[in-house]
Amino acid sequence: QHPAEPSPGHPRNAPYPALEPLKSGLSAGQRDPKGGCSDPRSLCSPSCTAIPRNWTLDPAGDWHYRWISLMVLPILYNWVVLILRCCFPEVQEAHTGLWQALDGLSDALYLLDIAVHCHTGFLEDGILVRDISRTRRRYLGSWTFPWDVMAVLPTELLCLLPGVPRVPGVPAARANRCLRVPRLFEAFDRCETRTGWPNVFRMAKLMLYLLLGIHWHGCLYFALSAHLGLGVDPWVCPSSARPLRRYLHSFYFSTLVLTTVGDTPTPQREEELLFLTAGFLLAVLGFATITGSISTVIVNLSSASTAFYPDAGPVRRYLRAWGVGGRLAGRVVRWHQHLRAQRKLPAEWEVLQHLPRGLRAEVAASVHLEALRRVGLFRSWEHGVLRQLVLRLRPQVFGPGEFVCRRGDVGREMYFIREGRLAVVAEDGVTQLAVLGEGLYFGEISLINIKGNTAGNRRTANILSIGYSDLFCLGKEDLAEVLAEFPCARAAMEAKGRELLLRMGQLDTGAEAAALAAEAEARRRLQGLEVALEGLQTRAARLLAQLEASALRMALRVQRLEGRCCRCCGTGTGKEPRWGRGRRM
Ligand SMILES: Nc1ncnc2c1ncn2[C@@H]1O[C@@H]2COP(=O)(O)O[C@H]2[C@H]1O
Repeated sequence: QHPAEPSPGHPRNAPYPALEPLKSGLSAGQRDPKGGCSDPRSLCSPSCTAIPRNWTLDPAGDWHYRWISLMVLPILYNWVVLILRCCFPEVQEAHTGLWQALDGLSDALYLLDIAVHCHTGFLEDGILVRDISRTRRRYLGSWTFPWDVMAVLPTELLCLLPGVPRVPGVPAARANRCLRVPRLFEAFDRCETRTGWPNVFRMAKLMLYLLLGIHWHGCLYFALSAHLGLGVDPWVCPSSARPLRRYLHSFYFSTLVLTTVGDTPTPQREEELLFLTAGFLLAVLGFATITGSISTVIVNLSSASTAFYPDAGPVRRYLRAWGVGGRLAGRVVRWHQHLRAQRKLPAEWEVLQHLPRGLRAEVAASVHLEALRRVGLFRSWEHGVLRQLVLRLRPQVFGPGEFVCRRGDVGREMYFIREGRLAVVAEDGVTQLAVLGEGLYFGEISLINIKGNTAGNRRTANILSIGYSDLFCLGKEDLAEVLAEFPCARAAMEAKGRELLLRMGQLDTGAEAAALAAEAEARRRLQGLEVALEGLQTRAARLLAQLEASALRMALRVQRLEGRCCRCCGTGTGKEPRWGRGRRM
């Protein structure tokens, strides 16, 4: 219905300069039910030459975010300037032209925002709806639309009515422009979720609200002072010649009242008393809100750091309660300090657990892949496989002098060394057999079934952390699954384990040879069985073929006999069903 035609003088496939920046936020080549193309670079009707009518914005996209951030300016302008112009007529009169221009600009942005709202997509069953007729219908049917329209109604035209005093650009009549505040909150909310410093943003927002409150209170104080007479008593604003001075005095006075600093001149009249009392009540409310918000921010800050690093307090209290002190308690404290200082997270899967599995794998891979690649065993593994593996690994940190595993224990996990040095200690607990460093692994011998291993599933050596060791731990079942997928990794591990067992004298070569012979015998038998099965299968196929051929031959003979029988009896056409004819016979 709307053939996409290029505008005269514009190449068909060239991007339209005016729309190019909107590309990321606009719909991509969808067709609406009326047949219009929503591709931002294509034209939707012959009359539409520059901007396609059915462009849409993704509400979670960058362009929507930029737009609502821009909308903060006209909304704040109206909230700050209107009350100022109302209460300080000299400010209004001194710059009438400027105010009119800024008012016009703010109204234009308000109207544009209504258009943007109409073109903002929405999620339905998790799918972004970009159909312009639906987005428009949804906005027009929402409570926001009448509110937005009320905020942009040209109420200042009321001043043209007979009997209303003629003041150019009467600011009080534009009070409805302040109704646009929900859009301001939306922009703040979006900014808070996007920014990397949400707590700083919250504090800044709080300060803005505070300053705005003081500004409004100051303006109202000045209006009351002007009504009572400037400088008539010590409470009201002094009659200073300069408007800036008057404004600053009012702002200062309101700051004293609203921050409950006090020390304001004693009110003399009823109006002053009422105004000041209302101000103090507001201040109490505001103060409680601000204190609450700031304490929330502080709690958030501290909970952010405790969410990452374990709190040493409960462990210390536990040790104290059980009377454990001295060196052990010191080691616990030092371990916690090390985690914080080195930014090590032993419970990082808990931090990431709310993420979907795929996304968690991405995050974990981007954090740990570098370290995993340094492990010799994984060097040749594909990226995708390591990404799967990384989710099975549990980071663990061991302190100096701590045993990671002890000889004779049942092995349940193996370790990859990310950072640190560990000693393989002999049975006496002192002799160092070897020192293991970054990129090596240990603890696999008791997990994989090496033939001739006299230790079975028990640890063959003590492993002691020399300093702080940062390890990845892999459980027995996870290791079995990984090795089942990678026989070459199993072979490499077995070869290394065999060598170590041999060196430690824990390899029974006789048992190994017997196991190997038994394995070879089993393999031979298996092969024999396979060959026999193959032969049986061939014979069965041959017999089946013979059976089918003889059945066919028999059927033909029966058919022929039936034909002859019918001809002898002179009945039937020979086309009747065989069963029916047989029964008649
Ligand atoms: N001499 C050695 N050199 C290096 N690593 C060893 C040595 N002896 C034992 N290990 C490792 O220490 C681990 C102790 O637990 P496992 O027996 O499961 O697996 C063992 C090997 O991975």
